[in-house]
Amino acid sequence: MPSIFRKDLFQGQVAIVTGGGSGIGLATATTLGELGAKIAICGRKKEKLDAAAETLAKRGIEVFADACDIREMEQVTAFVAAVKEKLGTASVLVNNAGGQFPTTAETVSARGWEAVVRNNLNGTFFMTQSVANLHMIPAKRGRVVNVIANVARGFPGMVHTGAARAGVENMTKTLAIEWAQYNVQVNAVAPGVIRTSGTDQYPPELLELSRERTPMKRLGTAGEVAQLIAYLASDAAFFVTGVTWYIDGGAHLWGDNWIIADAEPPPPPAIVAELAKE
Ligand SMILES: CCC/C=C/C(=O)SCCNC(=O)CCNC(=O)[C@H](O)C(C)(C)COP(=O)([O-])OP(=O)([O-])OC[C@H]1O[C@@H](n2cnc3c(N)ncnc32)[C@H](O)[C@@H]1OP(=O)([O-])[O-]
Ligand SMILES: NC(=O)C1=CN([C@@H]2O[C@H](COP(=O)(O)OP(=O)(O)OC[C@H]3O[C@@H](n4cnc5c(N)ncnc54)[C@H](OP(=O)(O)O)[C@@H]3O)[C@@H](O)[C@H]2O)C=CC1
Repeated sequence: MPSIFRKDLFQGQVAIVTGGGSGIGLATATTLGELGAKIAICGRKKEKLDAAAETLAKRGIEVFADACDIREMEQVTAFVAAVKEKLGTASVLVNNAGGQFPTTAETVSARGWEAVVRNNLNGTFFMTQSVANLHMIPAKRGRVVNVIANVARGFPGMVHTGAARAGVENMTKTLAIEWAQYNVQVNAVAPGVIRTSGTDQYPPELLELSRERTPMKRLGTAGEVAQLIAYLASDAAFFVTGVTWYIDGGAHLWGDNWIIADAEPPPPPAIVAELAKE
């Protein structure tokens, strides 16, 4: 997707994109890199990262890629230090790594719940704290963009990720306030359903349902999300902090992503039926 931004917008800056090996993360890394930033990407799978790094390098982008599971604080600390050594001080962090699986609330196992909360909430905090302490706070300059999800009306069908992303949304507000003094702005982006390698793993009928239930009647693209992230990471957004930006074709206002059980609700208690007669 061609960028609407000036070619040298991020010249001389270093941007870290977690989960930059695929999907929205790779699109964001490409966008920021083509606008002049040096790019650091991480993910759990080294082969995927190597392929992404090759793609970025072919576009003339200076890139550092290394395996790092954001759930493991030691790996995060090592990655964040390596970025400083290889590329310099980072002024942009895009917390994009994450994911979950569809489940009902009553059947999710304790391990499944923990896996998703650790991935999306703990991992995002570990990375943010580490980058802020080593890069942004000492330099008194930073932009953090957290990729969450459309959790405005809860997240039926994925209770674990809904809770974790709501946690990140709240964290976004807290850090925006605490770190304003350091010139570190913190915002979140909430994509609706976006066509990526991630959603390709979901049943096609679920994606088609999401398309139908989106007011704009289409799925989004990773490139569109990347443009919004680039804006929030840029100086044009200097006075913007603590805000969640929806990019979802209106889906946070109307429609549902997943069909919930279509069972009859139980009858109301007698007192409610009595009151209804009055
Ligand atoms: C509308 C919005 C659309 C959003 C789209 C996107 O986000 S696109 C992006 C989409 N991209 C992604 O989501 C990719 C990123 N997602 C992932 O890497 C993983 O799904 C994970 C990090 C959430 C868990 O990984 P991990 O390595 O930590 O997991 P583990 O192997 O150690 O298992 C721990 C427990 O988790 C459970 N469990 C795990 N998987 C499934 C499943 N498929 N099915 C059922 N259950 C599953 C299982 O219960 C197990 O407990 P058990 O049975 O032992 O008691
Ligand atoms: N596509 C969509 O419709 C929506 C996506 N999102 C969110 O946007 C983000 C990007 O998703 P998308 O591009 O669609 O899907 P992808 O599955 O392509 O991207 C997820 C990326 O995160 C990385 N990742 C996952 N867990 C970890 C971890 N513990 N440590 C490091 N890296 C990790 C993955 O790499 P690896 O497997 O190598 O670790 C992968 O590159 C995710 O957080 C997703 O949940 C939110 C709403 C909607």
